[in-house]
Parts: sequence; structure tokens; C-alpha cells
Amino acid sequence: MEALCPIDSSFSDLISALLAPPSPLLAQEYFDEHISKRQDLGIIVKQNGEFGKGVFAETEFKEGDLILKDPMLVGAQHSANKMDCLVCSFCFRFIGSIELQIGRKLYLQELGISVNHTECDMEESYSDGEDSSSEENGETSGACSSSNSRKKVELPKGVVESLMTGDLKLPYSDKFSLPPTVPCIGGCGEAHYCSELCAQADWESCHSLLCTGEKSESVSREALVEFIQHANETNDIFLLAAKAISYTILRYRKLKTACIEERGKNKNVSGCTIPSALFEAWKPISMGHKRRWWDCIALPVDVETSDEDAFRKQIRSLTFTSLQLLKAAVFDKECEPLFSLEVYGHIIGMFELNNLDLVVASPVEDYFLYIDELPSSKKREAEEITQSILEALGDDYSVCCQGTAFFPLQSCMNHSCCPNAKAFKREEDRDGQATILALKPIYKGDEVTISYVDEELPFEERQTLLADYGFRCRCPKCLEEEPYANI
Ligand SMILES: C[S@@+](CC[C@H](N)C(=O)[O-])C[C@H]1O[C@@H](n2cnc3c(N)ncnc32)[C@H](O)[C@@H]1O
Repeated sequence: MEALCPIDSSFSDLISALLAPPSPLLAQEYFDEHISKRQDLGIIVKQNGEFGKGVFAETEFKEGDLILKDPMLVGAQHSANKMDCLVCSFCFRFIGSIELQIGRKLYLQELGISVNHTECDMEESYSDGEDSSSEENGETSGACSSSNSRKKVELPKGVVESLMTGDLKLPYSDKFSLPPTVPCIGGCGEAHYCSELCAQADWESCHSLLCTGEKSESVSREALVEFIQHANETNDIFLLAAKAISYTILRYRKLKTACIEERGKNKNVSGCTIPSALFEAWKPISMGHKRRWWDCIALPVDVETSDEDAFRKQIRSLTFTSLQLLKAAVFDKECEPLFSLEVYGHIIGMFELNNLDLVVASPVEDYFLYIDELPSSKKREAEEITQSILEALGDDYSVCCQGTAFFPLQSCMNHSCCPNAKAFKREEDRDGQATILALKPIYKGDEVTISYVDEELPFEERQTLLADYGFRCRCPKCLEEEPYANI
């Protein structure tokens, strides 16, 4: 390995090089290659001249057309949401069965595990930071939770269990069949999948290092459990950052192996070093990173401006604690720069500024709507079984899968308060990919823009929210409204 990988840079040089913003040329090459792998895409990424990169149409889109389905680079379901929805830990499709979804939720409810609910909004939007919820970011579709207040009632003993075991079949549930649950390869019992393919893909992408099961490839499973617990108690953005680090380490190892093989075949291969493999592995993340978390996190409303310094120091210290725990769990000497506070802070900053709400609609909602819309005699018959279950579930009988994720292409889309596109899940979009639809006709060469905030808000409110993203909007709508803003 020594002969293969001479480390000629100092550690701090390596960190600085990792954190240097990618040059426009490098970014262009990266996105050209990324997009060329998806032959069907009618978009390109290029510099927009004013504020870095942007996404541009390469073809014409009509109103309502699908512009893009963007698979996430890394994503995670919110910890609290795991109580409500059982989804594939890789593609985030609902799994199991309607009975399992309901039985599991009731079972956890009975155990008294409290869950903080936010209403689901199928319109994905940019997250404005810690614990951002969809409800802050626009209209709610009402698709995921019931609006009428229903009191929870208890079910007879054994019903919950038989829902979970599958012994109790709900009427018409076969019309809403879900993929079977595939367990994690490492045996952690925490991650579940919709297929062997997703289980394998997640394992290879990052889970082999973050699995707490017997086959985990982490340095210490105990340390991993401690890291996860800390993230769950403080901020689950750390879980996303851990996925980004693990993703980079595993990618680095693959690139290194390929590099060694290449050297074995051809002694004249040059440029194959630890730093070069690490930079290559880091590239997808580097395309999104911007600033350190403690510098870019928006000041919460309950923190006085005079306490800003103390607040930012506190966030830095929290990040440091999380990093020490992660280091004890998955440290890799060859990837040591990834474990510096600066790099960790930038990774989390990237999620803070770029992350998007991950939302997948629940089939349980569809199921109860179906029952509700049955002809009256069939409905009465079905409700003899489903009504008590619906009452036991209570108000939030159906909650969407919610989390945060980094979508490489959507993250290149600039904001406009009069956007020509929006992130919106259609009926058929039942996985964790971002879906971008045209709001109006878009012509070849036009920039594709989305709104990071609710564009119907008054001018000043929009600017306040956009300040969290570090800019003041100068879109045509803002330029027109600005002179009248304070009148
Ligand atoms: C998610 S990124 C969009 C891609 C970005 N232009 C890039 O080069 O990576 C969001 C960042 O782009 C810039 N940006 C996006 N929309 C903007 C706008 N309407 N006005 C000014 N800056 C904008 C801001 O710096 C913002 O933090």
C-alpha cells in the first residue's frame, strides 16, 4: 500500500483541499457525467452566472410535465417517524402490509412511545434547518392526517397482535398490497427493506458501517449505539452526516481496490494515491457542501441576538461530541480527514442548507379512503371491522414517511418567488426520490427554478425566510414588490 499511496500532503492540507469549493469546471464535469448516466433527462446543470450553478431545460416541458425524478445520495427517516411508518431503509417505500403498518403503530402506541406529529405535505420543500417540518413550508394537502378530531379507543386484546402477525386480514387490504419486509443483512433489526436489492444496495452504500447487528463492519457496535442514541436525543441530522461519512469511506475503499487492481495490470498508471481516491470518493458530497453548521444554522426564534455567539459555540460543541462518538464507531485511518471537526461541520452545514424534506404518502390513508368510498352496504360490512381500528388509531391514523435527504440535482436548483417548477409527489410517486414538475411551460434553455419558501407569503416574510439560505431574493416578483414593501 505504501508504494501505491504516498501521502505527500500534510493532514491540514488534505482537510483544506477537501473543503475547497469545487471549481466550476470540476462541477461541470461531475454533473455532465452524472446526467449522462441518466439518458432520459431533459435538463443540464451549468453555471447560471449570478449565483453559482443552476438547472436548465434541454428540452421543452408543458405545464404538469415531469421534469425530474432525483434519487437521493443519502437520506434518513426522522427517528420519531419510525414509530408511525415501516418503510424500506433504502428507497423509503412502505413495506409489509396494511395490517402490519397499523398493528405495529398500535403496538408502539400501546407501549406508550410518544411521537411528535407534524402534518404531511406532499409538496416537498427546502428545509430551513433543524427539525423543520413540512407544515412550515407551504400548504398542507391534508393527504396524510385526518382533520376531524377522533378520540382513541382501545381494541380488544389480541387484535393488535393478530394484525402484526397477519392472522387478522382486513377487508379489501389485498387491493393495497405492499412489498414484503426483507431484514437487514447485518442482522440489526433496525433497518428493513422492500427487496434483497435494496438491502444489498444500502449495505454497500453505507449501512455496513452503521449497522448495529452481528455482521456490522463498524469499529465498535457499542460506540455506534452510543452515537445513534446521542443523535436521537439531540438532532438526527447527525445520522445523515454519519451516512455521508460512511458513504464516502466505502466509496473510497472501492476506488482504492480498483486502483490497486489497475496498478497490478499496468505499472505505469499514475495519479492513484490515497488523497486522489479520497477526493474522488468525496466528490458527490463536495458538490453540495457550503458552510460549517454552527456558522450557517439559523438562529432559533427563542434565542436573543445578544446570545448568538453562545448559541453558535454550543452547536459547535454538540457537533464535536457527536463526532467523537462517531469516530469511536467507524473511524478509518486512511480516511482520517473526514473525521476532522471542520469536515464534519461542513457536511452537516451542507444538509442544513441543501437538505430537502423526504416525504412519502402512506397507503393506510388510501386504504381508509377506499373503505369510506365503498357502496353503503359493503362499507357497513367492512366498517364492522375497520371502524374500531380507525378509532384506536385516533386522529393521526395515517402519517407520511418523513425525513431529510440530499438530492444531488434538486440541490442545484435555484430559488425564485415566481418559480416555473415545484417539488411535488404525484399519486404514483411512492418512494424517496425527489419529483419535480413543471408549473408552466418551460422552453429549451430556460432555467428551472423552484421556490424554497411559500411564494404566496408577503415580500418581507419571504425575504426573512430566504435569509436563512444566505441570500436576498432578486427575482422579478421581488424586484417588482420591493419598492412597495414598507409602504
Ligand atoms: C441549493 S443551492 C442552489 C444551487 C447553487 N446555485 C449552487 O451553486 O450550488 C442554494 C444556494 O444558491 C443560491 N441561490 C439560489 N437561488 C438564489 C436566488 N434567487 N438569489 C440569490 N442566490 C440564490 C444561494 O447561495 C443559495 O444558498
